[in-house]
Amino acid sequence: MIRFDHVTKQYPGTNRPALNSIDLEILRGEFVFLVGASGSGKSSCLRLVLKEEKPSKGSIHVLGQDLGSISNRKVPYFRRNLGVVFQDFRLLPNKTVYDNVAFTLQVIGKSRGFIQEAVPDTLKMVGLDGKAQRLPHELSGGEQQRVAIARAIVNKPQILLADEPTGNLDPTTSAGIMTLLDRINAGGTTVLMATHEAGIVDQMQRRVIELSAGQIVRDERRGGYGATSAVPTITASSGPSADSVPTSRPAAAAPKVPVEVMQHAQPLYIEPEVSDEVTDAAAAVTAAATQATPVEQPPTTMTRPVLPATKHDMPEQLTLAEKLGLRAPGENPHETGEQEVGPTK
Ligand SMILES: Nc1ncnc2c1ncn2[C@@H]1O[C@H](COP(=O)(O)OP(=O)(O)OP(=O)(O)O)[C@@H](O)[C@H]1O
Repeated sequence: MIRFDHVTKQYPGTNRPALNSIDLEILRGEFVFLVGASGSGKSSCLRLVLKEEKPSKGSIHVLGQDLGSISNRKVPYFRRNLGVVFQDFRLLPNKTVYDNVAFTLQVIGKSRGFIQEAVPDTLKMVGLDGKAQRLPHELSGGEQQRVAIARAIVNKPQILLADEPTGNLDPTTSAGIMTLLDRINAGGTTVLMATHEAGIVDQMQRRVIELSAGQIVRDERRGGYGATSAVPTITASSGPSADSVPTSRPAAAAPKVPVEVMQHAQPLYIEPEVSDEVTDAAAAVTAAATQATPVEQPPTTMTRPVLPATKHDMPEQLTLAEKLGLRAPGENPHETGEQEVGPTK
């Protein structure tokens, strides 16, 4: 489903690769945590899967496609199979909850009838029934993240990428968000999540891939967080003496979600009830949105040859549709009212 073969990523102006000859295979239906100190390469890994960045060396296959052979024009079509959730939510601040979720479907040309069914159903699934007409600033952080998750799954992606999705949330809300991601995964969606949250990783006991200085140092089928929060920050610094220069990046965030909070996490999603037509419908949407598929077994061995590197090439200013990969950079927006986006708050 996701395969890295000898992937090296070195950003321009740096003297050390952010990812150094990574070999990795993630199978359909897996839930994988990417852990490691700040700067170890987690976000780079996710950006490569999204084809937001190109590897300097090596090849990446996602959903059976060699990303190197997908033209820029076809990237938006490729990304329609992927949902993405970020730490800072990235909602459109002047659009309602409904419109934020509908936006994804509008951009890819879904019919109004389809949107009118899919959006309320997905909002119900993430527990935001009744808040469709709110603006993002009228929601709590956890609710905003649920809107972002609804937006990510409304198009039924096969893969959900999450980059520190609980990073801006309190422990209880974080635990609730994890119950939602867990439920989405249980429906068959492959989830790849970068996190610094030891409590979450320790409690969920899923596959854990640990990065250190751009290399995989641990790949456990059912792992805990390990000692990564104690590992010093890694920087792909520039300049000849960069290795000895102190980093300006912050150290890895202190984990804040205790295992007890995870154990008492309240589900945020709608559980189906036999006699309730509304929740039955929600469950159907959940199943459809997450496309149940059998879970394959992950591989047990890896090899890591060393390769050098080149450049990265994405434009700095992108519209939301472009950032979500729904439209090629520079392609004409239609009537969906695109705008530049940053953190929601
Ligand atoms: N666009 C870029 N240009 C130059 N260097 C970059 C760029 N993006 C990331 N890096 C460097 O690549 C390395 C890996 O960064 P990355 O963001 O992948 O780490 P991370 O593990 O996600 O960190 P964090 O936990 O802080 O989010 C870091 O040293 C970072 O400074």
